[in-house]
Amino acid sequence: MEQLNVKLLTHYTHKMAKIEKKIQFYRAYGNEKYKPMIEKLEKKVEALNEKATLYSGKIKVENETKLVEIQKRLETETDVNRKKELEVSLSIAKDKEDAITNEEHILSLSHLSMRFGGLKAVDDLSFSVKKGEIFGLIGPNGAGKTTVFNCITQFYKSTLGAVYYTDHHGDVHNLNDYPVHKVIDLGIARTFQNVELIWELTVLDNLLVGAHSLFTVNFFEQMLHLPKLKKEEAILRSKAESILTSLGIIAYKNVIPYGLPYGILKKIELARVLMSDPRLIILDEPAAGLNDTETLELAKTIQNIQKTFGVTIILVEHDMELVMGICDRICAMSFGQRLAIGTPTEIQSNKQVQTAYLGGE
Ligand SMILES: Nc1ncnc2c1ncn2[C@@H]1O[C@H](COP(=O)(O)OP(=O)(O)OP(=O)(O)O)[C@@H](O)[C@H]1O
Repeated sequence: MEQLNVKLLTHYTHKMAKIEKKIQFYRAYGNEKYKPMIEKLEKKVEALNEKATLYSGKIKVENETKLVEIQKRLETETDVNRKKELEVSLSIAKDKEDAITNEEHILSLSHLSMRFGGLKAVDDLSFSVKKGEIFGLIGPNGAGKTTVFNCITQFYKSTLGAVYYTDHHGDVHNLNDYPVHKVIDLGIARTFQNVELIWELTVLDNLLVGAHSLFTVNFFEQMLHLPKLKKEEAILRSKAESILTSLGIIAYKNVIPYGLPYGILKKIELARVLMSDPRLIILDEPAAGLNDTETLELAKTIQNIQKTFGVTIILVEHDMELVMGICDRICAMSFGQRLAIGTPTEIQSNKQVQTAYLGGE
């Protein structure tokens, strides 16, 4: 039953996301004649949201029942290993309840573990990220940071644990229930360690390609080059221009990115990410390959993105100055486990962190 309710919630959420994209386009058309269409679609979203809320509620009740059941089983369980397993299940269910009731959080990792054969790359990791904050994940090489990102975005399916994400309607999803290509529909976008642009296309076209999932026109409408396609292209073009302007790189709009300074390429990549209207952006080593001036500039850009677009940002970074300078909170990892979590000041003064990451300085 639990799986059925989860499936129905994911189904209605996906449908809502599609219609919401359509509404955005019709609004951007700025034409009065689309007003009734927008109203009709908004009513559809409302109806779908009611269904999503209904199934969210059922999932919540099921979780509460599960909590009571596990607690009862724990009272009578005598096997030590089984008891440990039950304690983890209880804690995962409690984290789910917390994700549902605590409106402050956008993402909660609960007992996340990822094994590669005998290697525990992520080992029983739990932490929560607050809406609107810049959250840093630090740790030495091989600590498991990128694996955490891959588990959040479902590039890897974790061996154990849950990744709870609260969408803009307030519904809580375990991202493990989503295939990798549907995670973006929930408003989660990421960048990788290397800049990945299409070098033959202009900066603007790179942004438009990145936005292909936003088109509401179907394959046949695209093939026939219907006016609707042209309209949507024009809307996306103007959106891309406004993002490039706010990141201070509009001058590069018609330039082929090949050969541009790395700092500019990083900004173009961030601009492309913003095209999908993310609520949560995951940045994997954004400062890698940048010089000091470019890193400083990147720090400003990340802060600007957080403020202007009202997004939550999680980043993995080795550049401690950048991390300490822009993060609201930081989680320090070691050998796949959580070592400490807190504000930059708390992390800097944490003895274990000093020893493990900052070389005792
Ligand atoms: N696909 C994989 N198959 C096998 N082992 C892997 C895989 N991905 C990561 N690992 C291993 O998991 C551990 C954690 O790797 P991960 O890349 O997550 O660390 P990291 O903290 O991001 O390191 P870095 O700072 O160097 O990027 C490493 O020992 C790595 O070799």
